[in-house]
Amino acid sequence: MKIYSSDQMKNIDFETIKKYIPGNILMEHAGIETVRIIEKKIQNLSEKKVIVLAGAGNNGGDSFVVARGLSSKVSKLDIYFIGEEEKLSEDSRLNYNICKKLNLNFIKNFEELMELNEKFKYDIIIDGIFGIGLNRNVIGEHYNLISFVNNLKNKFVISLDIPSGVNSNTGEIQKIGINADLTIAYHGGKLGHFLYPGREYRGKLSIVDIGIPNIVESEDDLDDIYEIIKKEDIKFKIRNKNIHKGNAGKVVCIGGKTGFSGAIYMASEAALNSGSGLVYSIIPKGINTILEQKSTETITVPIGDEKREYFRAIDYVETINFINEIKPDVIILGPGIGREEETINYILKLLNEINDINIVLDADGLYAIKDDLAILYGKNIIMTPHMGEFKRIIKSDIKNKLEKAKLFSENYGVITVLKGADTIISNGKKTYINLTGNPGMATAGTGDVLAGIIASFVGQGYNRLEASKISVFLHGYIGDKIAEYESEEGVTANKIIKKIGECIKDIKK
Ligand SMILES: NC(=O)C1=CN([C@@H]2O[C@H](COP(=O)(O)OP(=O)(O)OC[C@H]3O[C@@H](n4cnc5c(N)ncnc54)[C@H](OP(=O)(O)O)[C@@H]3O)[C@@H](O)[C@H]2O)[C@@H](O)CC1
Ligand SMILES: Nc1ncnc2c1ncn2[C@@H]1O[C@H](COP(=O)(O)OP(=O)(O)O)[C@@H](O)[C@H]1O
Ligand SMILES: [K+]
Repeated sequence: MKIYSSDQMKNIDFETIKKYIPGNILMEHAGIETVRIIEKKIQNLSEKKVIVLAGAGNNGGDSFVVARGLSSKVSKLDIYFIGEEEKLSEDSRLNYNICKKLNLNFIKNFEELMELNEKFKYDIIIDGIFGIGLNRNVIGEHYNLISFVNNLKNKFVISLDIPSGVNSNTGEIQKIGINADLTIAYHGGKLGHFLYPGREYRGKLSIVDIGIPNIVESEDDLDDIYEIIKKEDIKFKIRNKNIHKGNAGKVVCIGGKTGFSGAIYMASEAALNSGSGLVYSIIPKGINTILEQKSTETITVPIGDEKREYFRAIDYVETINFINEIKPDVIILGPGIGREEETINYILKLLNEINDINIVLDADGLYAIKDDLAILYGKNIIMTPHMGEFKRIIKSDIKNKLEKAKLFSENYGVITVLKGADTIISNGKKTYINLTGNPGMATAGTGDVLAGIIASFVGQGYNRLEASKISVFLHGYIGDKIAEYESEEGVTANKIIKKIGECIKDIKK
């Protein structure tokens, strides 16, 4: 489902107003649709005491429409306008004046607001302080107002478009944000509704149509596309009846060192359980015995001598020979591989040699390239960093992580799967935010499993972006199923592997 950056949304509003529908009509739609949702969602509305908080921008304008629409439907309604009358936009001023003409009660100042609340105890707060026009940190009287709202007891907070203080582009909190129970968003979801921490602030999300004609979006050649992944967007290919294991997806996993055999084992098992025909694990020979005992269907390919505990630079020759011989569709490089100097050289040498095979670069494979990013150019790479790994690669903080993941993908021609509670998948043009998964997945090995699933789908012929999207959704979906059957605490990487098949079936339904 398509969602929008604040610039895109501003542009859509702008084009609509310029060519088709005056801003005050859009504002009317936004406000009236909001009232309709409130009537539907709030029981005993006629008994409620409502305070409408209106800012100086058009978000405040929407809230004046809401105030007017709700005033006769509730037991008490007051408006607190935080801003200067002279600065109101034309559309907001129109609705401000209507509220004045209707004699709705405007509270004079913050002190009066606190007094009235002491007396009446507002039970519904309408937050129209800031919308997508928030452009700096919230301080002073605005800060105090938001803090006041967040500290109220027994209230239901309804944010218009986005909770005030949440950056609609990044989901970041600009010093303070309204903790909403319900957010009613106009025209479409914004990035800040789905990226943490904004996702936690917005409560339930209702998206309403405010009458923006379809033609505006089709005219608008949006360069960047943002989507959240929905179950119905996941389309599994039908496996060819005539398929055999040699053409059902050949995956090579390269990784492991003494003490870290689990990572390569799990990546390989995940690939196998996601439908791959053949899965090979290339490992340092020192861990072969352990892996052979664990693995049955995957084929282990030990490199070096019995004492080899980790890969050495020289091992790349044997590795490349094997790769050339079996011609895999995809290689996973990195799970459990470690950070020995020799191993880093091994990884860099391999990457230099492999140009036309799909690669999922994971875990310490990402550590190895952190100072050699140019090695990524011209290859078919999916990178799967978590936030810490990504920070190390981009050598900066991860403020505005979606934009950074997108830019990185564009600059280096890779697909980035930036893992976290709100995993971001981007090829630089198209960017997805995943909504499945739960805190139970913050447990060892789940990342290795994801790498295995992604590689498996790439090997089965899905394009790299599609494979990443499907895999991230599926991986989180499985985590959610386990959390539902058992508990979040019960989620483990091995359980995820065991449920891949069942959950693919579920999603196909
Ligand atoms: N006609 C349309 O386009 C439609 C728009 N719609 C609605 O409009 C919303 C967008 O409206 P918007 O663009 O006016 O911005 P909005 O979010 O109200 O905030 C801007 C105001 O806040 C101020 N301000 C910002 N940050 C601040 C801070 N930290 N601390 C203090 N002040 C701060 C800023 O002040 P300034 O920067 O000028 O000093 C300005 O006064 C959108 O979310 C939707 O609800 C719908 O009705 C559909 C039609
Ligand atoms: N709070 C969370 N909500 C949803 N998914 C999460 C959460 N925490 C972690 N995950 C997922 O779990 C996986 C963890 O991967 P990673 O950090 O590489 O772990 P490991 O290195 O232990 O395998 C990622 O796919 C991530 O998206
Ligand atoms: K708001």
